[in-house]
Amino acid sequence: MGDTPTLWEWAGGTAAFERLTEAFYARVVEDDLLGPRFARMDPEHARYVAIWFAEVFGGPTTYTDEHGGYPHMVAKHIGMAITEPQRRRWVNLIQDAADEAGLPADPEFRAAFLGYVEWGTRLAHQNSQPGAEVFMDAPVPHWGWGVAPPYQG
Ligand code: HEM
Repeated sequence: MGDTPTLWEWAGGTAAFERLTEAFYARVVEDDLLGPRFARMDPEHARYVAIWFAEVFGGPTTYTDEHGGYPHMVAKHIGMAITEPQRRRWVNLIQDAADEAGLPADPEFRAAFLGYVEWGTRLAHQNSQPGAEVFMDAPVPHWGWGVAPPYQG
């Protein structure tokens, strides 16, 4: 199992996550539920989220080294009061974007990818509620294949 690629490698590296977040935020800004939330987003936002994903999925630790790491990401969501329909739309649109960006479509990759997206969006939803007790001092999570490593023949 020593030669099992990371999810980052399997996806095609950071460039693949940059394609993903470009496609995702193009959809987000046009979306009725999410668009208003992102109306004033930083023009670099898609790139920041791409380097976040890259780090989560086993790529370079650039978000931690150069962009404030986990506390910076969590702080961005505090007080936002994300609703469940908004969270679910985020999940739906990132999957549409994964198709558009040509991320691997094999069952193992998509199961692991969606597992992280479910986990991450549910945490963002919880942490964004007014008065939420938010745990700030954590590392960027490292997501793996779980029970189903990639099928390599
Ligand atoms: C897996 C789930 C999620 C991930 C990985 C994620 C990732 C991030 C990251 C890394 C940032 C900070 C970007 C920076 O460094 O400047 C951020 C900001 C933000 N996130 Fe999330 N997020 C998630 C879920 C959500 C959800 C569900 C919503 C709302 C429906 C949301 C709304 C926002 C907004 C509005 C910002 C600030 C954008 C700006 O003004 O630049 N996020 N997110």
